[in-house]
Amino acid sequence: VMADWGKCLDFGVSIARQARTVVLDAFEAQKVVSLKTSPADLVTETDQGVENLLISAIKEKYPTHKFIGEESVAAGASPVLTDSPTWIIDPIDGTTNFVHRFPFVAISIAFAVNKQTEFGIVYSCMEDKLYRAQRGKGAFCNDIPLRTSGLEDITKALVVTEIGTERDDLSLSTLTSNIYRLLKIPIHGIRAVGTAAVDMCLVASAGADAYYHVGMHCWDIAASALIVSEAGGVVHDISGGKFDLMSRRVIAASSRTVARGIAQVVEAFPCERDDGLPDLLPLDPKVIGLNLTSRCSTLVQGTYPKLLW
Ligand SMILES: O=P(O)(O)O[C@H]1[C@H](O)[C@@H](O)[C@H](O)[C@H](O)[C@@H]1O
Ligand SMILES: [Mg+2]
Ligand SMILES: [Mg+2]
Repeated sequence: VMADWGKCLDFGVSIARQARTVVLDAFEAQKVVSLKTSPADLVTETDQGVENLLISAIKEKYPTHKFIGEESVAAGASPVLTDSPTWIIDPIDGTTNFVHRFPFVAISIAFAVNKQTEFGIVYSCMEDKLYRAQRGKGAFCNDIPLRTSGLEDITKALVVTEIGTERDDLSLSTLTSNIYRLLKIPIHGIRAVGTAAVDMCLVASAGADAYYHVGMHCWDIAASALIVSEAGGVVHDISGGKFDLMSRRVIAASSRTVARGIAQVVEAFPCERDDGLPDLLPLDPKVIGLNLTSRCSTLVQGTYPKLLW
């Protein structure tokens, strides 16, 4: 029988609401900003404070549960997802927005058991929009049911993506040529809100038709990937193959057709997986009809082959 994690979800919503008050209070205040992996990868005491608030509240109620938190990982914790009940937390998604007071800042909380996401919560703090989904039970924003646009025709798509924090030539040339190739399809437009979690919730709520990105982390999208799929959307790897939460690549779309259209024109740049495994090509056996016994472990330098189906 499927365990019902509904009470756990309710607890997650209650601590997300508490954390939002901390974010709102800090939003206007003076901030101490530190750098992480690049001059564009910022962190503040509020990121760390909100993560500590969430993790300590959860530990008190569920002492056996495990955590993957963005700022805990930045401080050295290992982001390996086991079968144990695990909370995957991004305390502030959109830290650069937070620092600049660009009013799109989200708290993202996902909960996985046996490596399967059971629920996801994304609280877009300044908008006061609390998105949530429980596996098999639909997706909601402030208790209103969510459905994606269902769009099939990519030439009518409004696509969201992120610029990310990479500033090296390979990442930036791949990222900008992806934008160029998408616009040439043509599509209606491209937007970047500055928080992957909110970008994907826009797909779930039909405000956009697809999101794609290479370089974000599992904590950015674990919650919103479930929210998109529970809203009737599809979530794939950037190649069009099977989505892998730890691979740092994703396409979330209104339909498989739109996802396929994006997979055909965008390329990935190599980036280290969240779980530290050697970079694996997402060779989805059903997609390419191969009987793969061992997952390939060599990182294909440069761009990944197109997996079209
Ligand atoms: O660091 P936070 O938690 O703000 O997450 C953002 C990443 O930093 C960006 O690279 C990425 O592009 C997305 O904007 C993501 O939301
Ligand atoms: Mg984030
Ligand atoms: Mg963050």
